[in-house]
Amino acid sequence: MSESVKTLPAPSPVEATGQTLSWRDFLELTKPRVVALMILTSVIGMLLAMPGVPDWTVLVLGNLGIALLAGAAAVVNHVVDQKVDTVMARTRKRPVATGRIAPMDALIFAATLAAVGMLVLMLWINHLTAWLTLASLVGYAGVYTLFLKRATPQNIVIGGLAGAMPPLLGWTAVTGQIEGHALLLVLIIFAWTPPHFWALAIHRKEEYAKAGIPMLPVTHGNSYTELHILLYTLMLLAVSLLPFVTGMSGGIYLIGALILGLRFVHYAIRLLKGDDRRVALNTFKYSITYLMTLFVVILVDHFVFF
Ligand code: HEM
Ligand SMILES: CC(C)=CCC/C(C)=C/CC/C(C)=C/COP(=O)(O)OP(=O)(O)O
Repeated sequence: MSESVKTLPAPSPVEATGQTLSWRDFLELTKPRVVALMILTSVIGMLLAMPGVPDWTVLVLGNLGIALLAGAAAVVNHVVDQKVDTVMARTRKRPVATGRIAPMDALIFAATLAAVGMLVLMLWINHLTAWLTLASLVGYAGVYTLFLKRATPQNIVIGGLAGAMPPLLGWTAVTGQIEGHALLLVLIIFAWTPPHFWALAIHRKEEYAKAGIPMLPVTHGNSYTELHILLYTLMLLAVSLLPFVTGMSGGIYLIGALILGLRFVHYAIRLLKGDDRRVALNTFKYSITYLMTLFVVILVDHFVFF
C-alpha cells in the first residue's frame, strides 16, 4: 500500500454514507413536531397567566428561548441514543444513527441552541424562566435519556415531568412567579404522558425489546401496560377537571375536558379488551389530538370568560 493512501484522512460521516448533509437533518434532530406541541402549551400558559394578551416581546422571545432549549435537549437525546436508535426501525434513519451527522457536530449544535436560548431568556424574559427551562433540558436529556430510559420501566413517568413543564415556563415568562394554576397545567401533561407513550411502546414493543430498553410492555407485558394506560387516562380525566373545580376555567372547558377525556378512556378500554397493535397506534395518535385540543379549549374558554 502506498504512503499517500495510508495518510488519507478518514472519510467524514457524509462521505461514509454517500448522502448530502442538509439543514433538514439538523432540523430533524430538534424533534420539531414534539417541540411545536410543547410551544403550543407554553403559548397557552402565557395567555392564561393574565387577563388580556402579554406583550409581544414576551410571546415571541419567551417561546423562542423555550423552543431553542427544548430543541437542544432533543439533539442531545439523538446523540446519547445513537446506538439504540440504529436498532429500532422507527428511529434507524435518524441523522446521528445513520452517521449523516457526527455526534460531536450534533453536540456543538445542541450547545449553540442551548446557549442562545439561555441568553434570550436571561436577557429578555427572566432568570426564573431561564433556570426552569434549563432544568427541563437537563431533566429530559440527562435524567431521562441518559439514566432513567435504560434503568426502569417507570422511566417516562418520572422523565415525563420535563416534557410537562412548558405551560409553567410560559406562565413564569409572563408573571415571573410559579403559581398554582400553572402547576395544574403541568399536572395535566404529567398524567397524559404515560398513556401517550405506553400506547406507542405497545405498538413498538418488539423493537424496544431488541434494543434492550426496559419499557413497560417489554418488562411487564401488554395486559399490565394496558391496565396502567386505563388507570392513567382515568386519572387524567379527573386531573383535567381541576381547572374548572378551582375556578380557573368555565363551562366550555368543562364540557370539552369531559368529551375529550371520556374519548381517551374509551380508547384505553378498547385497548385493554382487544390488545391490538392497531388500536395501540390509534390511541397514541389520539393522545396528541387530545392534548392539542384540550389546550385550545382551555384558551377559548379563557377568552370567552374574560
Ligand atoms: C418523557 C415524555 C415523553 C415521551 C417518552 C414521549 C415519547 C414519544 C415518542 C417515542 C414519540 C414518537 C416519535 C417518533 O414518531 O419518532 C412521540 C411523538 C410525539 N410526542 Fe411525545 N413523548 C413524551 C412527551 C411529550 C410531550 C410533553 C409532548 C408535547 C407536549 C409530546 C408530543 C409529541 C408529539 C406531537 C409527537 C408526534 C411527533 C411526530 O409526529 O413526529 N410528547 N413521543
Ligand atoms: C426544555 C424542555 C421543555 C425540554 C423538553 C425536551 C423534549 C424535546 C422532550 C421530548 C419528550 C420526548 C419526545 C421523549 C421521547 O424520547 P425517547 O428517547 O423515549 O423517544 P425516541 O425513541 O423517539 O427518541
